[in-house]
Amino acid sequence: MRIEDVYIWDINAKWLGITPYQLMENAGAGVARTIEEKFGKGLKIAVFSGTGNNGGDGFVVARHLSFENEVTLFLVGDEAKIRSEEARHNWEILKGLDFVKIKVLKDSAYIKELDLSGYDVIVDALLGAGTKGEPREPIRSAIDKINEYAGRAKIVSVDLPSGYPSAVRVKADFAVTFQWDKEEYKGFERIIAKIGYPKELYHLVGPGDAKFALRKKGEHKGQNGKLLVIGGSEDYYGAPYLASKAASYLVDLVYLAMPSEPAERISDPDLILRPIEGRNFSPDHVHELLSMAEKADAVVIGPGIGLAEETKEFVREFIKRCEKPMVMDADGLKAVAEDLSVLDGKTFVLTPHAGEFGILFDVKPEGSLMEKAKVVTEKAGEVGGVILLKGAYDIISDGRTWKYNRTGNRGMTTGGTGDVLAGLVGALLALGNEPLRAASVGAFLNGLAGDMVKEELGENFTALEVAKKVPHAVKWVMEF
Ligand SMILES: NC(=O)C1=CN([C@@H]2O[C@H](COP(=O)(O)OP(=O)(O)OC[C@H]3O[C@@H](n4cnc5c(N)ncnc54)[C@H](O)[C@@H]3O)[C@@H](O)[C@H]2O)[C@@H](O)CC1
Ligand SMILES: [K+]
Repeated sequence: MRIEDVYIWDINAKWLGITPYQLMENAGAGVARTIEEKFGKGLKIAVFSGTGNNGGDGFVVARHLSFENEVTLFLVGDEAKIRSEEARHNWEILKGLDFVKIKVLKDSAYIKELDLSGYDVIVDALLGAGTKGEPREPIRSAIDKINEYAGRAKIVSVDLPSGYPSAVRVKADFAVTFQWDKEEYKGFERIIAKIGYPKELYHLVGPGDAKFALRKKGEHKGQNGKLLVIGGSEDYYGAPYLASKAASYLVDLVYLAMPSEPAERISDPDLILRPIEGRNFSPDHVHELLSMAEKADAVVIGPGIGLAEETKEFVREFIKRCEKPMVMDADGLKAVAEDLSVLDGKTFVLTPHAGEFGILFDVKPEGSLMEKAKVVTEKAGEVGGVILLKGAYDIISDGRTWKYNRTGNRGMTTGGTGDVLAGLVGALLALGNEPLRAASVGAFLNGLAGDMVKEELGENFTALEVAKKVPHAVKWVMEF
């Protein structure tokens, strides 16, 4: 596990209603349990807490251990600096107890004189994952003091040895770290305590994923993504328009390439229209579209493109020769279904609903979420790209792992919401996200925008309303 994953999962856990209070309680309880399992009971224990949440975990450890041990809590720093609600809450509880001794240490000189002989266990909850740079006073003196007793008392660190990764750190016998071993934690012994994160975190897409995917990449126009949308035909112009409109809220530039006749019906200053000669796309256009794709970071191909033979040929030829990440949707998928080998070596997302999935792979994803996910994963592995299977729960896989999304509502069966989705996924690719994340977050945002529209209008709305809600959905995510 990387710290980046944990950052995402923390946000998603909050979204699932798991509170920081619960996590802190479980963290502290996990450390206390580990200590009693290893060293027994009836011990004399010193807990050193800082004023951050690592220290908050320490307050909980002290309370749990106080039941059958003799505990002294040393707060290193100013009580007024205990900021988070949950740490403060646990501090107040501790202050109300008679059987836990509390000493507040603000002065480094005083810490240097401290005598810890007689303590069997020292718990180090001074600094955790929020550490910035080398430890400063008075924490630094407390670290030195604890280290004087290395070998004499057992030293147990909460999450990580305080000071880590700097060389000035607690010489812990081991650290109790939470739920996952992190790749970044090296050079000290670790015991993992689970703190109540559910399995959903591995699979469910949430605001954490979205927040991560939507971070701005640069200050200048064009640095935050350029997308090319290829779609439309003599029969359709709405679909590529919806895809482009939705995308335009996420990226700096959207080029919309469509046949000139339907293109005449569109006037939208947010899009850069690129009319193509003729009624439909045909192989004659491949060269022109490839040079447009050169200027973009990603491509969406398929919305409203139609099923004329020459158009299907165009789609396959374009995909074969395009080196940019691509989203293939709608009629574009049907063109691809006739020759899956065009996907070889490409970076892409396919966005089929169940029917299109059947046309692509001759198998219908059926049964439970797990059963469907298994089929999607298998097929994604076979084609060597990402598949986003649209449904009440969207299922997304890159062939190795899978995700699911449950934002969205019945109102979204209205025509065009799939085009909005394709545009969002394309935009997220253009922002530089890997295809699995682009597809997952696209599904999440599309559903979230739909849920926001539903809240205002009920279940009877149109896809354009969903597209126009995208900035609100993004704002909600960024403020979550
Ligand atoms: N979901 C979560 O995020 C969970 C976090 N938990 C605990 O929360 C910890 C992270 O808490 P915080 O983000 O509050 O961070 P920390 O408790 O690691 O430290 C932050 C505090 O230390 C100070 N500080 C930072 N660098 C310093 C330095 N070099 N010298 C002196 N002081 C310094 C900061 O001003 C701040 O007051 C984790 O390590 C873990 O113990 C657990 O409660 C479990 C759940
Ligand atoms: K620590």
